[in-house]
Amino acid sequence: MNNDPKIIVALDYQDAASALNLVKQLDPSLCRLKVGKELFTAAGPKFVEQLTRSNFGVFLDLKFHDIPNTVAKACTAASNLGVWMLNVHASGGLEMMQAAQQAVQQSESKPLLIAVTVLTSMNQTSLNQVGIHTDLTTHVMNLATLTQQAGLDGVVCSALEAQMLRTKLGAEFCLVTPGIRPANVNQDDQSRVVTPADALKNGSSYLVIGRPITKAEDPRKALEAIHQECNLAL
Ligand SMILES: O=c1ccn([C@@H]2O[C@H](COP(=O)(O)O)[C@@H](O)[C@H]2O)c(=O)[nH]1
Repeated sequence: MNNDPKIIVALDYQDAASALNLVKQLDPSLCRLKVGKELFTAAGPKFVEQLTRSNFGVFLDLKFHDIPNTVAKACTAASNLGVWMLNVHASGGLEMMQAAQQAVQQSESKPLLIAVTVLTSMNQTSLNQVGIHTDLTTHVMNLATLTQQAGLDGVVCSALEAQMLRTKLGAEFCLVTPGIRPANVNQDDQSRVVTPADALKNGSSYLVIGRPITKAEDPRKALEAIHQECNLAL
C-alpha cells in the first residue's frame, strides 16, 4: 500500500459525471487527484468534498491571485473542503503569500500550500510578451525563493527546473511538476515538458499528469505504465 503516491491525475473534465467515470477506475494508493478551474467551476465545492471523503488526496488547483485579504479568505474556504494541497500564484507577491499561509495554518486541516512560479505552458518568448525580460529559469528561481521566504511548502514548476530548485531550496521543499509527457506523446499546449522518469530523477516531489492519462484508451493502464517506467510501487 503506497501512502504517498507521486502521481497527481489532473481531472480536467467539463462535469462531475465525466470525472467520476475516471475516478472509479483509479485507486487512492495509486494516485492523487487534481481539481482545476474547469471542473471546480462546473461541479463546485460539494464535488471536491465528495472526492476528499472517498480517501483520495485532492489538490485543489485554483491558483489564487488577488489582493492579500481576498486570497487569504479563499484559502480558508479551500482548506475547509478538506483538500490535501492548494495553491496561489507566487507573482501575487510576498505579502499575499504570507497572508495565504497564515490562513491555511489557522485552518483545522492545514493543507499543503504551494505557489505557481512560471506556468509550464510558457517559454521565454511568452514570458517576454507579458513584460518579463528576465531569463525564464532565473525568474522561476526568484519566485521559488520568495515562496520559501513566505513560508509556503513548495512550488509548481517544470521538472526542467527541479534539479536547480532542489539544490538551492533543500530536500524538504515540495516541487510539484506539471508538463509531464511520456516519450512520443503529444505535447499539447505545454512548452517545458519532461518524461515522468526524468522528472523524478531531477528531484520532482509530485508529477501532475492530465491528458496522457485521461485521454488514453485505457487510463488505468496508462497510469500503471507510468508507474512501471518510474519504478514506482503498484
Ligand atoms: O504550470 C502549470 C500549472 C498547472 N498546470 C495544470 O496541470 C495540468 C496538466 O495537464 P496535462 O493535460 O498533463 O497537460 C492541467 O490541469 C493544468 O491546468 C499546468 O499544466 N502547468
